Amino acid sequence: MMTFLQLNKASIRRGGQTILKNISLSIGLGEQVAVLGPNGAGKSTLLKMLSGDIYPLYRRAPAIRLFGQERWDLFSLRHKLAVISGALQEQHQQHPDCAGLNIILSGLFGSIDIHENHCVTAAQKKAALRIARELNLTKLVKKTVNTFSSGELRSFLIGRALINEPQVIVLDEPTVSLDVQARAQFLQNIRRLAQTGRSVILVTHLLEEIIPEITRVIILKNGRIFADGKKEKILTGAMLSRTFGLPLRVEKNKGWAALKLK
Ligand SMILES: Nc1ncnc2c1ncn2[C@@H]1O[C@H](COP(=O)(O)OP(=O)(O)OP(=O)(O)O)[C@@H](O)[C@H]1O
Repeated sequence: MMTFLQLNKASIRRGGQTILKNISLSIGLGEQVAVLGPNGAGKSTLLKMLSGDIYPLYRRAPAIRLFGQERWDLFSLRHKLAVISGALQEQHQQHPDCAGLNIILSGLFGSIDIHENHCVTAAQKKAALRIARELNLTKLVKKTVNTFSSGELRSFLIGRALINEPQVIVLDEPTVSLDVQARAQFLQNIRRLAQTGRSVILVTHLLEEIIPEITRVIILKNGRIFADGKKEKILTGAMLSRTFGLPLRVEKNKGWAALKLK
């Protein structure tokens, strides 16, 4: 299997603190992985490293390879790897007049909204409309950001990612603030992506977001890998009680899991 991410004793220091400590990890292309951990564990920092936004400390042997490469240019990386985060959603909320279809198309340019200098071809527009249809967004393509619910906007952000046909989609706590119905719809869309062979990497502290297609779970705690393995082995009451430091149990139902206080 080709690897998407290879970390070899990667460390990140910020503000005088070591936030990630000697992380070694390999994720194959096509693997579906959840990264779980308590607040402050280093999940967002790991995400920034695997999306190419921050580099680990220099070592003689490369500490990070993405798609087998030590160095990359962010623009071409964005076409292979899409990140959907709360920050991206907030950026869009500052552009209330941006139309749904333009959110999808803007992924081609790495911009927010489409501007005069962007040249969108008929084929690109057709592709964006097809993606909107697949995500059940056709009725909303002409509507603007200020009329969207959080769930609708987040689904458009998936569309924005898909226009580049990325091999890997990274999601950062994607269903926070979504209501039950919006969450179900969003997770359904993510499941469909996972079923088409793309890698879905989900960073979260909510077990309820872990779609059945995810087969591997990595637990981060205090900047280190606390556990890494098959989902069935990792998502147990004993393991998660040790992770979060209180007595917990896991309820499993048809491939989904929920965390409960004991
Ligand atoms: N730029 C920075 N400068 C200094 N410290 C930082 C910086 N970014 C993060 N940290 C610290 O690093 C630790 C890990 O932060 P990170 O945001 O990666 O955790 P997280 O697991 O994503 O947490 P959460 O679940 O709360 O989002 C925290 O203690 C945080 O305060």
